[in-house]
Amino acid sequence: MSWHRARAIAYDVAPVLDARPVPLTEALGRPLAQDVTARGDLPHYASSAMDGWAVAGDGPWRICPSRHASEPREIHRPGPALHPGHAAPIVTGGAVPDGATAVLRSEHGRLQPESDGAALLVDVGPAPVPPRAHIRPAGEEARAGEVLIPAGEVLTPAQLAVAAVAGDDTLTVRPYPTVTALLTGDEVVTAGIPGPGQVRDAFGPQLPAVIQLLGGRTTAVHRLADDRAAVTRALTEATADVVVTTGGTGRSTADHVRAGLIDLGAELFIDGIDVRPGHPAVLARLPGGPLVVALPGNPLAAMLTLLTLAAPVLAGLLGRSRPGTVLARSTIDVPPGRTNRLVPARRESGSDGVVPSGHTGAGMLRGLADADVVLVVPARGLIAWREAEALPLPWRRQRLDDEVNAGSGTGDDRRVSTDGVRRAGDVPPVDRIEGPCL
Ligand SMILES: Nc1nc2c(c(=O)[nH]1)N[C@H]1C(S)=C(S)[C@@H](COP(=O)(O)OP(=O)(O)OC[C@H]3O[C@@H](n4cnc5c(N)ncnc54)[C@H](O)[C@@H]3O)O[C@H]1N2
Ligand code: MOO
Repeated sequence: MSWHRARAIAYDVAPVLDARPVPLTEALGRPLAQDVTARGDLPHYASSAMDGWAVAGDGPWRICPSRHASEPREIHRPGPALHPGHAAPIVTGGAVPDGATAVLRSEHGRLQPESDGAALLVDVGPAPVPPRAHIRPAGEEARAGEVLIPAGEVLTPAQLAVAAVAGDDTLTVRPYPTVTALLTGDEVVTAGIPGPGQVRDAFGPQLPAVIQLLGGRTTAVHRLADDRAAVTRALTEATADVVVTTGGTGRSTADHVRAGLIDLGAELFIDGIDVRPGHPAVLARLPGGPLVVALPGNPLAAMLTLLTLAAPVLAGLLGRSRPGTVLARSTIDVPPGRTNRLVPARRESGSDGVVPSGHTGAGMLRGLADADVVLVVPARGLIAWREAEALPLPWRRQRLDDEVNAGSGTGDDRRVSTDGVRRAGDVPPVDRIEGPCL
């Protein structure tokens, strides 16, 4: 089966998991299953964008002490309506009282005590405060009923904040597909330097992390001996949405994954892919149970098969779109081969091309660790600088982000000029006017 066909099948056989509501804090990174809509106007009341005074009509304005919030914690609540020629202290975010026509920022106002205990507020700004100045109208961000986040979005921190501001406590999302990892191999050791005939486990340190980057959650990792009964039992007991096995896909006396699947009556959707490395891969479904992605034991073959098959399986379960490929250009010719190949490649500094990594034997991992993408090389090979298909590496996203951030460092250093802003140093704090008011 061709590599492209295998990926298409892996996506198509994965049914979208049922959506359910989860607390907002657990929704990060999950696909939203229902639109988030504004239940009311956002913001839901007109508020001040500055500390200062809400003013009605033209100044100067009279301020009555009874206008002040009696409790500091009520300072954001709306006060009584203002009549023209009156003002009331207001803080940033405070509700603008009815009748207010603008907010005069504190730097632009000067208070003069009146004999009756009130105060006269004078506009000393560079220009008279215009109507609606510094008032954030209700509904300026969204109107009631407006779609704020469409279903299907993979939720970001900023979107969670939008949902919170809209008043949502839960969001209906697809659950993370759960994954059980079954790592086979009598020769595999998990610590220290392996002896002759042993290998140090290459999957424990990376498989759950890559599965997480692909949208799944590894809920169990079991290590199995190369024993048919043990493999069959572990497959039977797995309760996750997906089982990922490593090793044992061959046909030797030590390989039991395929036989175990057949013993259990599994439906084999894929049994071998025309690609190197990774050709013995299997994709199956246990009767009434999970999908099984069987990765070859050779470490590079396994990880490239994970990207080939598990990525579309998890995308399908999550209700995400079919994972695609990206375009890349190799800076050198890749010679023809006997079959299609997956070739890790790294970006060549100073060019927008990529160069195939070294150390990409099926049992190696240095080439992948060094890579930025994986070239999908047809049997005919690649001609230098011609566009070629490539698989993105999920863990390289962060590196790209880091580079973008590093490149735009001057943005944070910008300083807003304060030249020309007149400061009224003698303005008393806005909540400190006391005395009777007629
Ligand atoms: N006669 C044939 N032999 C092989 C063929 C073939 O077509 N005909 N294909 C080769 C290819 S390609 C691959 S890939 C492997 C697939 O083998 P298995 O999936 O059965 O995997 P194992 O035999 O269990 O292991 C292969 C290799 O990987 C090492 N391994 C296994 N687990 C780990 C681990 N957790 N960490 C690090 N390394 C691991 C294992 O020690 C073996 O060296 O079959 C070829 N043979
Ligand atoms: O094709 Mo195997 O899967 O090369 O290592």
